[in-house]
Amino acid sequence: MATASQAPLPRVALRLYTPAYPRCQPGNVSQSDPREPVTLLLRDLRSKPGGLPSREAARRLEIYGPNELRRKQRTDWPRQLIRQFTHPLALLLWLAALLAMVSSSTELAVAVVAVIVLNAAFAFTQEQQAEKAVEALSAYLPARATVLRDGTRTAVEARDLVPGDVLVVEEGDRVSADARLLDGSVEVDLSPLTGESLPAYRSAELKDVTGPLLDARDLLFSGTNCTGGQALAVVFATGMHTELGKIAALSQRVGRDESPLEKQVKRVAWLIAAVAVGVGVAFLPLGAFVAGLPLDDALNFAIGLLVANVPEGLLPTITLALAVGVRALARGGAVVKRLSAVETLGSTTVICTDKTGTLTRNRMRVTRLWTFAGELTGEASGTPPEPARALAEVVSACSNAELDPSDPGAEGSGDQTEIALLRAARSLGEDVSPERRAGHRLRQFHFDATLRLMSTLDRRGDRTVLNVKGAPEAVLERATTYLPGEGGPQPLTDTERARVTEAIDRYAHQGLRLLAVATRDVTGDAADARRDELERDLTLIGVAAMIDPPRDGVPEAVARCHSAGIRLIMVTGDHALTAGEIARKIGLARDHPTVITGDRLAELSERELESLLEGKRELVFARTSPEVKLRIADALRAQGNVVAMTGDGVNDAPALRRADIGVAMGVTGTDVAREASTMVLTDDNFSTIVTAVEEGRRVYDNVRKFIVYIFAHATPEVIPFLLFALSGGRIPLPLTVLQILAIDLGTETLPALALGREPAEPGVMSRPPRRRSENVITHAMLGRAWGLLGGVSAVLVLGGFFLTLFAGGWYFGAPVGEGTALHPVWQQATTMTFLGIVACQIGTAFASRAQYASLRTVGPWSNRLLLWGILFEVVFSAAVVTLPPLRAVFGTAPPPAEQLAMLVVFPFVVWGIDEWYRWWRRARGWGGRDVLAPAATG
Ligand SMILES: Nc1ncnc2c1ncn2[C@@H]1O[C@H](COP(=O)(O)OP(=O)(O)OP(=O)(O)O)[C@@H](O)[C@H]1O
Repeated sequence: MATASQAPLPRVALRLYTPAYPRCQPGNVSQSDPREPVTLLLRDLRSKPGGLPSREAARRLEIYGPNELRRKQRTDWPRQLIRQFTHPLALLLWLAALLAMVSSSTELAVAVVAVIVLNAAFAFTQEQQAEKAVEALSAYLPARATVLRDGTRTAVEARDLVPGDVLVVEEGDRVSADARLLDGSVEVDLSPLTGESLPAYRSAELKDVTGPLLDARDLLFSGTNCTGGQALAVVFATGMHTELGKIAALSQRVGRDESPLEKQVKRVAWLIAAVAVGVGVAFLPLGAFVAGLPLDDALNFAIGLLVANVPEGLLPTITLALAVGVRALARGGAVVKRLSAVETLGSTTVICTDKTGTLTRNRMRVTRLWTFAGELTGEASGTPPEPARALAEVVSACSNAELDPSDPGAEGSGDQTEIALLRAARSLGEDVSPERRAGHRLRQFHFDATLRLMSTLDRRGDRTVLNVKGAPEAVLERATTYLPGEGGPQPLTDTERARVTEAIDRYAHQGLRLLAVATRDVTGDAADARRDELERDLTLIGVAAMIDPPRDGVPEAVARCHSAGIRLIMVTGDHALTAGEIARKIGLARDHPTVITGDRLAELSERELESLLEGKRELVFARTSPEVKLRIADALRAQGNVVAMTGDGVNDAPALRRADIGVAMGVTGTDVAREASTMVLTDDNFSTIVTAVEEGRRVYDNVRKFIVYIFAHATPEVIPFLLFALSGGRIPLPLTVLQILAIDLGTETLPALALGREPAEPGVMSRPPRRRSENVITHAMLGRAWGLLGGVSAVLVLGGFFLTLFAGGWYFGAPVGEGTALHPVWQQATTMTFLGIVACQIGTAFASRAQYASLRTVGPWSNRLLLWGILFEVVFSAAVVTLPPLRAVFGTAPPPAEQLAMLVVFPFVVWGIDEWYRWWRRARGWGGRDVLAPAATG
């Protein structure tokens, strides 16, 4: 059986469209039977092998609507909202409300229900926002398709496909509509539709008029991927009329899975909830028996403690922070498909990158043409010597790229290497028009990244010629003769081989990309001959050398990787010397790259490969086939690395899936690679990967920052209760339950959210990557939040409380209950505690903005949102203390002015001590590491 890659090229692709065109009538096109004879089908679809005129396509788009899967109207928001009221932590709070009711404290019960409602509303909005942010991503990655419109190949968005369009399907394309093959054959991966993992062969030659539609061997279906070959197919169904639409099995939605970070935080939230319940339950006997509180009151305080410490808002805030990170990444050119990718990016330890187009510009220009008659500078003009003319003829025939005949300066379409070669051929006077090429072509063998060859079988007068281009070694090893300056082919002796090899090495040393060109006269019937039977006994004509300089910004991005402790590995199909030179130019391996060729790699055992990859050495793998990437990804991951791997071809898909972060090229990459990847670069630029890693680190850092912030106030809230209980009630309660709730819900929330939007901390790319196993909450963080920030706050807050009490005439053990003389003083003192905690929160917020750096380098005012959050916090607490209705609810009374003035100092003390702590850590070289969690990387 013929394979797709050996199939003849569909010739109709290049036949020009003839205008006499029947207009489609609404309604009748989509009813055509895809299995009727092609001529009938085309007639029913009112189409032609040359495709539709663009005006007609636009008209049909109006009639049939966009080629999209309409997602079911989202009616699941009520369910999502209900979930906010019924998740386990919310249920815990419901239980607390119920207990409050039972203990006949309606006020508290109402307050707890308010907490639940507010939290649910908050979490719901955050999740909606997160979902929207992630959904908006699909706009960054419009699916594309190539069609024949007005007789020429045109790239369109897949949503613009209409019945009657003629699709050009090539290796790596995703099929975006249901279509009947007109010409050519392809291998398709039907697994997205049928689950069948083996590629299926589909050909215009194979007719199946019975059996299930999905099995028909001349039909292609939306949602499947072409893994080989090339074909033309006429679209007979789009959008919801496709088989995929009918099954509605796939949606284009970006995945929403629970990330490891979210899982970790969930676990921590549960742990803290358990502690909160424990503290609450422990308080009951302490309050009732040790402090002598009435049981109802003790129960109320226990409930207050529980409600205050259950971190119910933590998870949605983290989800939102990740989603906002995803949106920021997309704007920067890196579209990720999973929220979890953001945190994985942050811990990337190795980036394995392609060269062409990622590190280099992929804007190639032929600078040298070497033949046995001498050397020409690229795009030279005038009458060329015979071998150069022959070279131009071969590269013109053996190509699928197109130049714009009307505009010599235009970019051209197709593979950049081929565009560069066509330009060079055109400047030598060669006719490079696709029509001429199509008129001569008999067969095509696609560029094979493993063979590193492409060839076409063409008619030249009454001769049949195989035109070959490919990597010099691949061509040279198949060549037996060469074309001298004059006359016919001569045997390729060692002397001639040495001549050409010397030229190749010289060019490669200059970082030039090289292709050798050869031909062969084929006699006899070549229609069914195998590729390897044809690609031998070649006549070597010469070598084309082209320049593809590094992209702007790449050397800087490489330097950033170095300072961030991220190792780089170049994996390229290019020549070892070329790759080595480009590596040197961009500063990889600090200008001394170790280059390993694919042949050498093939000889290495797994053990040897692992020892090669051990350590931090930066490497260049040259002349590799895509399969090698999988081996490298596996070996690196086995060593505990977090691997980002780039790729663009169909064969790269397994490695992209295996890597922690598969990175596909959005511009030059195939749909298959884009689908297999976790992240798609909309600009194909290596620097964007590094920026994405930085963004990943920033988001992860921010999650840690707000965790520190919201954990810190637990100490000044809990210690007063302990004092009260341990003193047997002789020290009055420094804070009421409702005041605690005012802090947790009123003052804390907005600044916490704002910390999720913190810009990257200076030095975020100067520290080594986080360990894969490192927990989001480390001991050092807890020490800082509960011990340092919380401890200092507790001391200050209690200081304020006692000062107000003593100033008002209180003495140890003096009663402060309602009706006593000291009751107003106690109210002032609890208000002092409340305001003291708020003041300390302000200091904590500024301190939490940096994990390692000083606030000065972060920029004290650089997070506007935080400033607004703090303003809200201040206004809200002022209202609680001054507005009579709120005073009545929260039991507050404004303390005297001189005591209030003291509060101004609190934020500075809290922030100042933390600032000193960070300085102390930096001074000890712990700038990028948690003190208690030193990581070993690489
Ligand atoms: N269209 C083509 N036709 C024939 N030979 C080609 C073509 N494109 C590339 N080659 C040859 O094959 C070699 C390997 O190309 P391949 O596309 O596998 O890797 P690359 O583009 O050089 O690098 P990278 O893997 O970094 O993208 C090239 O150096 C070139 O000699």
